[in-house]
Amino acid sequence: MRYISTRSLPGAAGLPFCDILLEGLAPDGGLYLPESYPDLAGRLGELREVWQREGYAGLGFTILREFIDDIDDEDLRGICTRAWNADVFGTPEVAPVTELADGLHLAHLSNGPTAAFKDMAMQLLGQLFEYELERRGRELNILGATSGDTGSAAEYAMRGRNRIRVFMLTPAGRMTPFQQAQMFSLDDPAITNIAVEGVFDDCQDLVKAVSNDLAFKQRHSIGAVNSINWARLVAQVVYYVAAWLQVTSSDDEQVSFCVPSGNFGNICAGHVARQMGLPIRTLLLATNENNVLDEFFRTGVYRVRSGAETHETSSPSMDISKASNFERFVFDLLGRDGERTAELFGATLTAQGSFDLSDGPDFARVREDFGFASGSSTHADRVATIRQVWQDHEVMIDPHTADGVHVAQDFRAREGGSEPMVVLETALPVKFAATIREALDREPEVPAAFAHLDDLPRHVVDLPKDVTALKELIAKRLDLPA
Ligand SMILES: Cc1ncc(COP(=O)(O)O)c(C=O)c1O
Ligand SMILES: N[C@@H](CCOP(=O)(O)O)C(=O)O
Repeated sequence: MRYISTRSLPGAAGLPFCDILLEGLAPDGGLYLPESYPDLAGRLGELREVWQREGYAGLGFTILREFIDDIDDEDLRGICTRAWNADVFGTPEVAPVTELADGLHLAHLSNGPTAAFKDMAMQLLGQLFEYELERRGRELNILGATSGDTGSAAEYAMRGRNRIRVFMLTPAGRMTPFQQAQMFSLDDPAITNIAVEGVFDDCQDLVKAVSNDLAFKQRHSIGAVNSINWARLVAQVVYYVAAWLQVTSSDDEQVSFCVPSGNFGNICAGHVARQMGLPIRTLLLATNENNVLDEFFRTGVYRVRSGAETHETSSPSMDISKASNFERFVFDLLGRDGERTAELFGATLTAQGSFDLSDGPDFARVREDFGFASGSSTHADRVATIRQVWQDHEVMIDPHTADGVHVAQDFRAREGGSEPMVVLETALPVKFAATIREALDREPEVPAAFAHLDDLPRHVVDLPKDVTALKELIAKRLDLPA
């Protein structure tokens, strides 16, 4: 399998998986995707047998080997087994699915080391990076941006690994006290937490600006752990298949997924799974008040928002107004036209801050051919949903998962549909205690591993929203010239 950029010209030569793993963002500013999607449609029975016989890691290996042909099978199987097991994720299923009521299910993706779905992919990335860096005798300095969960998942997955350092940008003051404590309490010379004056999108813009300086990137061995890195997405494809297998008993059964969305990484993995032939009926995207993506799926207009227009909400990890991975979907939607994608996400967005696909034939295909629908929630919706799910089912969900449950219930009430609807749980309530208190008048359970976080000293550096200052900081820490 070879990989091309969403901004590449026809006939561009593809790169192997391990090259793009270390590269992160493509040199032309685009995002990598496989030249074509492998076809799983005729192999669902085989996947069901693998799931029953070998569990999550075996299923993961079977899917990943379709995308990765530059790691040999035995090594790749070992990587999957070390990443996805009951010791790391707490249950033999790794990502179990439970039914809330009447065909509405929750996929539990947050039982990993940092209590968010990011662990599902990040644990694999830690293994892949270490393997490939060892093989090449190289080092990698990961530069990432987080709105609260990617950062800690990356740091917990990378710490203690040879040849890897992490520089993680956070939007100053915008993460919950728990999210801050979880990241900033890490005391490790290989980890630098950086609080940027701005919102998540500013942090992500800085990451892209540094990555687009190809000389700096090469000189400082800069890599990526955000979902701009294809490896994050391919890892997430696995739990769509695992969830589908858990709620179906035959290969022709369709399932819909509702996905709380911000940077469009999680649902983009669902799109890839659907393109591979997994019987997904609807991919239902849920946003909070930062509803850029919901607006696109309702109207065909993609209009990014400034930091000042980005609301600070009670599902803060989704306070994102420029969704990186959306470019991957648009590339597919436009028939993989790299030139047009480059123009839309380059010149057009820079000049106008928006683009409009509502007029052409492409937008109609969003629902009909690609299965997308969307909705959004308000703070009041999330609080009411957390309360309702607790009262009706004695299940405590976090505000992001509540975004998903709210949108899923609303969609089912409006459109019906007899297929199971799986809402992807994206974090545990412990990360968002204030909203849980407001909804339920009680504290979320604090897993033992996090009991003393608050008492630990914090390690974080303040930085203005300035790419030169960031490059200087990285160079200084690495003891290299900027
Ligand atoms: C808890 C939580 N829910 C949902 C999301 C949205 O996921 P994505 O950015 O992949 O769309 C994120 C991060 O973005 C998150 O941390
Ligand atoms: N919600 C994320 C931000 C998006 O990050 P990505 O790594 O999934 O692109 C976070 O919690 O940091």
